[in-house]
Amino acid sequence: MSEGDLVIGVPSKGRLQENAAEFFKRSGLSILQPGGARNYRGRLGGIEGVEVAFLSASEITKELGAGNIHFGVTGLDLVQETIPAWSDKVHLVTELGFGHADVVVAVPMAWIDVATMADLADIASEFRLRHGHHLRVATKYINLTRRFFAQQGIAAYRIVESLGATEGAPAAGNAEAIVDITSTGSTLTANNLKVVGDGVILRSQAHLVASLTAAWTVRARAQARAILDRIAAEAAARGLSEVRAAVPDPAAAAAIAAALGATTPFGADQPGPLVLHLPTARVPGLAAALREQGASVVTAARLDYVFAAANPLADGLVARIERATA
Ligand SMILES: Nc1ncnc2c1ncn2[C@@H]1O[C@H](COP(=O)(O)OP(=O)(O)OP(=O)(O)O)[C@@H](O)[C@H]1O
Ligand SMILES: O=P(O)(O)OC[C@H]1O[C@H](OP(=O)(O)OP(=O)(O)O)[C@H](O)[C@@H]1O
Ligand SMILES: [Mg+2]
Repeated sequence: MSEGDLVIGVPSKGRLQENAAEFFKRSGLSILQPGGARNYRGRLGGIEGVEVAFLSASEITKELGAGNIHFGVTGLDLVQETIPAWSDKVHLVTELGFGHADVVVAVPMAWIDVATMADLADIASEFRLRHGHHLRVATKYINLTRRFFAQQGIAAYRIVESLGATEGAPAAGNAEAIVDITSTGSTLTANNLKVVGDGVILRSQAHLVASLTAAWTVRARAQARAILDRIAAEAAARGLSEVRAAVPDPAAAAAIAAALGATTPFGADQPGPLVLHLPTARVPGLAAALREQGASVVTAARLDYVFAAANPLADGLVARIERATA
């Protein structure tokens, strides 16, 4: 690495580690850890000079906010919670399709009269009178909770900061409600808690995030463009299959395919079989339609990459960097 190189933060532990490593691999970006698994600095195979910093998702978020790394993989929940004025400080380059989890308000299942945030607001407004203290909400998402409760017009509550096992707080008598992240819901259920109907604060997933305050040297921008070319190609291909069939009337078949959500990346007037792209789940339906259109064989394969002349991810990032430094 030399001065001015791009630094990318990659989760080295926790929920996002495995999927993040697999995502880079899928994007044709191998992560090299020459110092062994205990060395917290690595390189990106194929792109000269890029430095990989192995950090936890929460550290990655902090370093993005501070401008100490250029790119990082982290959860949207952490970005919105941890970085003050996050939308001015970082750019969400792309969602990554893993690490899906919701930040939710949950209350004891026994609270049968609380189904909505309005119900919770009613309880909160009378809570102190009845119990001698404000309604307590245990969470580590202090900023997200404050913002959401304010939007809901709830002011009479107190946050109890929780650093772990938040779902246990109500049973332990430390809080009445909680705000935490959930994916399968099994931790909430195991603790006899339920999500308040309209109490989903944020639907989060892992994102590739760029810092707008990092040192965006000419070299780092070129490295970002090279990385994003591969990531954009992977993102454009994600969930898509390529279907091929020889049909007597390609234009008519393409029109029917379009109604099923397929595109013709090379047009419908090329010699050879008709080539179509569409979400993998819709392949069987398209295959049936193409055989009705006279195809004797239909092949389908999942797409790894769709490279295009334009690079919207890189263009979007550069526009934000230029606005931020103008
Ligand atoms: N149950 C879950 N299902 C899916 N994604 C989750 C889940 N829990 C957390 N995540 C996502 O992974 C991110 C990191 O969570 P993880 O548990 O790895 O670290 P953490 O809870 O911040 O703890 P620490 O940093 O102490 O290891 C979360 O911010 C969220 O975006
Ligand atoms: O809806 P579920 O699938 O049950 O997942 C929810 C749990 O997952 C996370 O904890 P994690 O296991 O990451 O442990 P942590 O509290 O140490 O972060 C989160 O804080 C919840 O406790
Ligand atoms: Mg966790």
